[in-house]
Amino acid sequence: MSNTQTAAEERIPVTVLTGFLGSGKTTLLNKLLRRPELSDTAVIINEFGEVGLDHLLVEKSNDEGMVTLNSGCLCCTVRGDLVRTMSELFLKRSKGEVTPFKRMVVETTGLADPAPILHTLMTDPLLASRYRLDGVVTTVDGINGASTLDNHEEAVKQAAVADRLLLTKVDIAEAPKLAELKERLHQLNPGAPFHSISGGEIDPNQILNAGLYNPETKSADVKRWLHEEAYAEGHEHGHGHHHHHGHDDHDGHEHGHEHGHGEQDPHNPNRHDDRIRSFCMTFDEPMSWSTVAAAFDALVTYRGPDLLRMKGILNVKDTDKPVVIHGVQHVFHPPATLDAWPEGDDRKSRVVFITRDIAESTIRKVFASFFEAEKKGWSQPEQQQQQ
Ligand SMILES: Nc1nc2c(ncn2[C@@H]2O[C@H](COP(=O)(O)OP(=O)(O)OP(=O)(O)O)[C@@H](O)[C@H]2O)c(=O)[nH]1
Repeated sequence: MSNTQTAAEERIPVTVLTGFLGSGKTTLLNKLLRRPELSDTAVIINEFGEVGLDHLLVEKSNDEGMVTLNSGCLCCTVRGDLVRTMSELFLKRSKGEVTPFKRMVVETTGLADPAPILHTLMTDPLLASRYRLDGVVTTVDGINGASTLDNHEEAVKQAAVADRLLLTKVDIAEAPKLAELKERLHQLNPGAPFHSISGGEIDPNQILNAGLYNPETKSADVKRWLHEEAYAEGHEHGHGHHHHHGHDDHDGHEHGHEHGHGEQDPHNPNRHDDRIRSFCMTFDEPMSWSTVAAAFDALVTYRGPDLLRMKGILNVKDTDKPVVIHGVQHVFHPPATLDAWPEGDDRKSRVVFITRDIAESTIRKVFASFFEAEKKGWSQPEQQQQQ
């Protein structure tokens, strides 16, 4: 395990910008790149369907640190290219051949499932030592967003795994439709701060520095990262319907929950987003690391593809230091130990889950069976379940 706090300072934060075709990613990026906060930013853009060069295009006169990947869909075919490009850019930076960029934005094609990109960033040893995932920013089209969510599961996943959600084109969309879409996005991902934007205009500080590491305080900021108060505990559908919580809606509105997450919309019984669950699970007692690891292993083995995102802080037995976990499907970031618990923290373990077709109760049962097995001195949890 490594210490994220010191290592994080030296690694370059990477923002993954995703969102369905035409939802406003490029418009946003163009505006952002004019802002001083992003003056030292390298950008990697994947253009799906472009007639590519024979090989990955890395522009020689690349003062801006801007690279376009032309080799197809970023999510599957160019993961190798992404690793190579990011490594090459880092090398050029070290040699002084490009602006010494301090930040990176990777814009995905609109059709991409962002998960494989996150996997690459989290696990490739070369990248993980040089870069860190700062956050996933997802644009959702204020005009076409609802039908896109209906018809494209990737679009739902893009919104579900976001750390920041941006509803675009609010200048031309109708207010009632926007309100509906906003509520739908909130159901899908209550933990992600939400902003309505037009023409790509937003204060960069609202979308940058979304990761665990807070560069201002130069320390891990668990509360901001987990945003756990957005999820109410103990409800099958993740966020409590009677529990009034302030979704981080910077338009200044609070959301009321008309109907529960997971309930079928009578007009549209097959909505992809009805499959998504988001909830925060809390564990009061310190946990043994081997038990937690085994429980996550079991979850990943049986339901890996449906564990869209997991973020958490654990109180592990025999240590005073909290352990941070972060997973996307079957891939976990190497667990990191923080130097200390945040001041005033109740030191309960808590994990935010965003899942597809997995109820909170199922995950609770898996953990319970492993805790039970630990208590009984580790006979096989599977056998106990069968009894
Ligand atoms: N009126 C209005 N138009 C917008 C806004 N944001 C984007 N657009 C327009 O919507 C179209 C698509 O925007 P892009 O920024 O190219 O979207 P994208 O997500 O990069 O699109 P792809 O690269 O195809 O995935 C363009 O014609 C933009 O000018 C907005 O806030 N308001």
